Amino acid sequence: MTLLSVEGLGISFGGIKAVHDVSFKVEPGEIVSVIGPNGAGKTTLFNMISGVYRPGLGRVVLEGEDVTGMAPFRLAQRGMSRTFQNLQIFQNMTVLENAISGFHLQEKGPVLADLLHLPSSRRRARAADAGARALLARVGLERAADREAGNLSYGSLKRLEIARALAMKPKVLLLDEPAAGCNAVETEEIDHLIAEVAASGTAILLVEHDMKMVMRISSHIVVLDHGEKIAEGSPAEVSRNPAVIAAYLGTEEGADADG
Ligand SMILES: Nc1ncnc2c1ncn2[C@@H]1O[C@H](COP(=O)(O)OP(=O)(O)OP(=O)(O)O)[C@@H](O)[C@H]1O
Repeated sequence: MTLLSVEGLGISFGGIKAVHDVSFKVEPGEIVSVIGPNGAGKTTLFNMISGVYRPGLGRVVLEGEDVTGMAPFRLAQRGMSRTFQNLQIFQNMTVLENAISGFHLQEKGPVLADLLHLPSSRRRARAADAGARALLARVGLERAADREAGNLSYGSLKRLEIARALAMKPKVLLLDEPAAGCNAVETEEIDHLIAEVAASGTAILLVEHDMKMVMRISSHIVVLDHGEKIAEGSPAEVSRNPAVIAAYLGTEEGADADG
């Protein structure tokens, strides 16, 4: 069974088709990237897949279940987590507390138990603490556990956000521009982390402007232009596709697309 199937997704804003009839599949362990010039519809597509927008047309199917338009926290419970382009980190909390916050989506209605400090709530807290420390080790932040998140470098914040999304043990992880604002060293660290997560079996769906990173790590690339899918294939196939080259020519990203 296909892990994630995007089937004919479309949405219009004020009569303008922001995304039109986009389909593709994502299988376990794959790194699938969505690319395209500015305004191509990448973020809108991502928002439809992750339940932020309800599509006007089409379906999102996760392990055979139609999850179209399902709220993001319900999707997370079913195995689809995401990060955001603008970091969603609690700057005044510690790195560990931020990682622990990722575990709370898994819990249903434990508020009363937590208020009364019942043994079940203490057990859950211990499990979340241990799980969060393991995740921090996985993303290379174990030594920063007790630091205030606001003091981290930008690249570390990005890795913290990925750690938090991993708390839900996602089968598919959606990353919105994970390398945006990162320097070359930080981008490489995120590269390695993404490759490690994919190697563990979690599928990655990525929107990213850094074309060098996309070409390096993707198993599969979907190219959008003016809301439509104009190409799909391996990095080598996509980078020599005339329609893709034409879409990027004359844009600021054109130079990167060649590299
Ligand atoms: N909420 C909205 N209301 C109206 N128009 C929107 C909305 N969101 C996106 N659009 C329009 O839909 C089109 C696709 O935008 P989108 O942000 O998805 O592109 P993108 O490929 O992510 O661009 P970028 O690379 O600049 O982030 C654009 O024409 C944009 O102006």
